[in-house]
Amino acid sequence: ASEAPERALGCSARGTPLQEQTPVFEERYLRYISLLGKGNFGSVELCRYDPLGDNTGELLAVKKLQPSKRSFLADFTKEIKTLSVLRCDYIVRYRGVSYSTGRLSMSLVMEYMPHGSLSGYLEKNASVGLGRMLLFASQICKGMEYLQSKRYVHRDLAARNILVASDSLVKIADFGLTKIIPDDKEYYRVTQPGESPIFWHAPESITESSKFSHKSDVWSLGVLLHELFSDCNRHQSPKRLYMQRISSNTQGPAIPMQLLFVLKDNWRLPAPAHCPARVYALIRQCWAYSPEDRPSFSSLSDQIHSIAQEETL
Ligand SMILES: C=CCCn1cc(-c2nc(Nc3ccc(C4CCNCC4)cc3)nc3[nH]ccc23)cn1
Repeated sequence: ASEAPERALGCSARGTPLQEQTPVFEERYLRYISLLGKGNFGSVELCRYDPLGDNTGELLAVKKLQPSKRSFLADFTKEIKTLSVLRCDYIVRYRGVSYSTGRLSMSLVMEYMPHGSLSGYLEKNASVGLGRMLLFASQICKGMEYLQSKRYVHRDLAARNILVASDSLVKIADFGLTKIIPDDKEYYRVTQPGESPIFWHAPESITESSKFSHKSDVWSLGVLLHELFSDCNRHQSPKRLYMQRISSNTQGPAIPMQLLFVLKDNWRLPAPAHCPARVYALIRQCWAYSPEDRPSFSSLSDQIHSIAQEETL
C-alpha cells in the first residue's frame, strides 16, 4: 500500500508502455469493503482484489459510474483514458478497469490512498507543521507541472481533490473535469459548465468566456494553498470567506458576477492566521488578475523550495 518507495519520487517523461495501459480486474474477485466517497459522478469504494480468496489480495479504490447516464459514460471513458497515460508519483495511480458482465457497467480501478482527502486529513491532524505543509505544496506543484507537460488542465484543483498516501506524500486526484488543451491553443473553452466550484476559479473562467488554461489551474492552486494554510478549516473556507465579502447584497446580480466584481476591485482572500508572510505573498502571485502575470508551476516549486529552506532552518 503506502510503504516508502525504494526509488526517488518523480514523474516519468514518457507515457505508460502500451501493454500496461489497461489491465482488467475481474469483477468477481473485487471484494467490496467500504464506501470511500460519493460525488455527482457516482461513488468510490474500497475493495480488496482477492483472486486467491484468502484475504491476501491488495486494497484498491474502485470508482463506480452512476448507472449509465449516457453523458457520464462518455466522460467516464475519457477520464479513464486521461488517467491511463499519466505516470507520476504525485498523481493518484490508475491501475486499470473492471467490467461487470451483467450490468454492462465499467469501473475505474485506482491505487488506494489510506488517509483520504487532504481536507479530511488536515481537519483530523491539526499538528501538521510548516515543513510538511510546504512539502505537500511542492508535491502538488510537481504533479501540476507534470500535468502541464501533458497539456492537461485539471480544472478542479482543490484540497478535496488531493489525496494523502502517507504522512509525507500527497497526490492529485479526481480527473473528472480534466481537459486536454488542443495543440493550436493555449486554453480550453468549456461549453457545458456543469456544477462548477466558482470559488476556486480564475476570473477568466468565471466570465462568459469560461476559459481554462494552465494559468487558471495556477489560480486554483493559490486557493488550494489558502485552504492548506488554513488547515482546511471549514469556518475559513474560500466559499465562506467570499460569501461573507459579497453577501452584503445577495439580492444583487448573481454570485459569479459579484465575485468577479470584488476580484476586479483587487480584493483577495485574506492571509490565513499563522500563515508566513512569504507564503501569503506566493499565494497572491497565483491570484494576479491577468493569467500571464501568474507564475508557472515550476517557478512556484522553486519559490516553495527556497521558503522551506529559510523557514524551517
Ligand atoms: C477525489 C475525491 C472525490 C472522489 N473520491 C476519491 C476517493 C479516494 N479515496 C481514497 N482513500 C480514502 C481513504 C480513507 C477515507 C476515509 C473515509 C472515512 N472518513 C475518513 C477518510 C476516504 C478515502 N483513495 C482513492 N484512490 C483513488 C480515489 C480515492 C474518495 N472519493
